[in-house]
Amino acid sequence: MDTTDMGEKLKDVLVTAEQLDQRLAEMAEEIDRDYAGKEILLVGVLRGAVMVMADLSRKIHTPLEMDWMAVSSYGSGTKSSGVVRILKDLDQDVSGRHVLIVEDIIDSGLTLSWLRTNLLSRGAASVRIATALRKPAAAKVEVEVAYVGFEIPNEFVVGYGLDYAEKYRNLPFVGTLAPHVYEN
Ligand SMILES: O=P(O)(O)OC[C@H]1O[C@H](OP(=O)(O)OP(=O)(O)O)[C@H](O)[C@@H]1O
Ligand SMILES: Nc1nc2[nH]cnc2c(=O)[nH]1
Ligand SMILES: [Mg+2]
Repeated sequence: MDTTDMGEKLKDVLVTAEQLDQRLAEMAEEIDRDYAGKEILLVGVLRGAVMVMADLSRKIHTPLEMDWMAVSSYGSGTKSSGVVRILKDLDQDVSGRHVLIVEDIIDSGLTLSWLRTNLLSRGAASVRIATALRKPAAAKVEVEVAYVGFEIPNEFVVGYGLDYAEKYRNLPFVGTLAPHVYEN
């Protein structure tokens, strides 16, 4: 799919599929170096992280297992409510595990700050974060993020797992929506 499939709904392409692929390969190399001799429990945050999880995990050579959590702090709007709800919990016990949380985006940081504390309180040996995208301008909470794909401006983005009202998650690139799509 390319931008023309989105017609006038898309404003700009911020990160291309090729850039994502290349940067995730670099992140995987760093992860392999940092976790040498350990086993990783990758925790994907549904639903946005599905694409990053699938692509990043295939580039990591360190032994790993995958689990998933679903949390929600946004509903169907474009602003974080600040209230994080667990919609689906992990299937695995994280105690003593080296957890690497995989995210598509860190915006306010509220979701990850909450999740990190939550997993540490369950006895994880370590909890680190890998995210494809980060919006630094929007940081309301200080969260330490070990692996960041791309720093992006403070605009609402879609694609590569990120939705607007559940659409556009399947775009292979990250783009911004035209304002008329969500300002009504
Ligand atoms: O840093 P924050 O401001 O907390 O925002 C980041 C979170 O928001 C989005 O998920 P969302 O809750 O929209 O659910 P989804 O992954 O199912 O789309 C995104 O996938 C991150 O998980
Ligand atoms: N789709 C989407 N979800 C988000 N959640 C937090 N920030 C964003 C964003 O820019 N786009
Ligand atoms: Mg999400």
